[in-house]
Amino acid sequence: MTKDDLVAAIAHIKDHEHQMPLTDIGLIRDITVNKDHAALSVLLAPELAPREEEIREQITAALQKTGITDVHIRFKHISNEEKNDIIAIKLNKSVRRAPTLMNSPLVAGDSGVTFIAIASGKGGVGKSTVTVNLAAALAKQGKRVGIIDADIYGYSIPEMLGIKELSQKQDNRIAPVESHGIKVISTGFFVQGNKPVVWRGPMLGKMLGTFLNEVEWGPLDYMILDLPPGTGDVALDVHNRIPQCAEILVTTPHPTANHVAARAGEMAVQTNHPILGVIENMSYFTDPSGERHYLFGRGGGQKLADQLNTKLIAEVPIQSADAPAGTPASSTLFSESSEQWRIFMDLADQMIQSTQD
Ligand SMILES: Nc1ncnc2c1ncn2[C@@H]1O[C@H](COP(=O)(O)OP(=O)(O)OP(=O)(O)O)[C@@H](O)[C@H]1O
Repeated sequence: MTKDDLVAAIAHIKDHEHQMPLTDIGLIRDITVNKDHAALSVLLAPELAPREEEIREQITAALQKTGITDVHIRFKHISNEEKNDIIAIKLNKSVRRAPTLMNSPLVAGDSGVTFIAIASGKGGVGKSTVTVNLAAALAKQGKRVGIIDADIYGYSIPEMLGIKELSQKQDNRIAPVESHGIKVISTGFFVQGNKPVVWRGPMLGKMLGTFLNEVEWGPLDYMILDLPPGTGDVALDVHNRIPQCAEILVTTPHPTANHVAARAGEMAVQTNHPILGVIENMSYFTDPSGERHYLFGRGGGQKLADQLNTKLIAEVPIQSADAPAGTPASSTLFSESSEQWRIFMDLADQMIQSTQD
């Protein structure tokens, strides 16, 4: 009995709404088979919840027919929103991979470029701060680094890096803007004035395609993507179109603030993207005597890491407003003498180690 045999044996158990096997739409997973033992998880959205016993009996009966004597079923209750995300990922996976993008030399498996997406559950937790400081720390260690600022709602990378100019076109190719040794392309370069942008479906898909295919990046070692918060279309697009993209989740120390972050991470898990770890930002404030104050609670980062079965890879303290700025152009890059910068240099080391393995 293999995993595929098991999936086939229970393929008749369907979701009422989609009339598709629960296994095909990602609602049955974590399947393990060992001789006559099998275990699996069933994700139950509210409309499936009343069918829990019925589903248990159907699965058990179907597996017993194939000779499995010991069936262990875990039920996990999820919201409709989570269910929709999971199904969207599962169904989009094959349809949304645009062949032209797969041909992008940057995305090709042998391009030598390591893609890292920086994600968060909600806005304002420090995702862009992590993006620029991690990129700067990698650049400091001699790596060639690009940033795609894909945060369509709150593109802030140009301002954070003190970039005033827009990208230029050369021979029909777009030139990224370089700052602090980092090559940057931002959605912010492509909007007029400060108008809020409404990017929808095809336009969104085109954005990532344009950034990957039509930008003259030159040789790169790392491409860091600043994703919009949450689990929207851009995150899905990145997951689908850059199969090798790894992910870092940024969260705050508040232990209850992680629900959406967990869903963002879950999306990576579902699409087989490695999660490099969780960064807890604004973890504590160190006063001049060296004492740490945990202003926003404690444990949120570790809790999220545990939930996603990954590691807490950094705890970044709060920088006080009167701390020396990193450069005259920007107060977002941490100064090289700061505790925060040391943490980002360690993180860059970790990234270089883990992505070289
Ligand atoms: N460790 C820190 N210490 C002090 N201020 C910080 C720290 N991290 C982030 N900030 C500040 O918090 C604000 C939000 O950070 P940032 O823009 O990086 O968050 P974000 O998650 O990218 O938000 P959005 O998704 O809305 O763009 C910024 O003003 C940033 O300078």
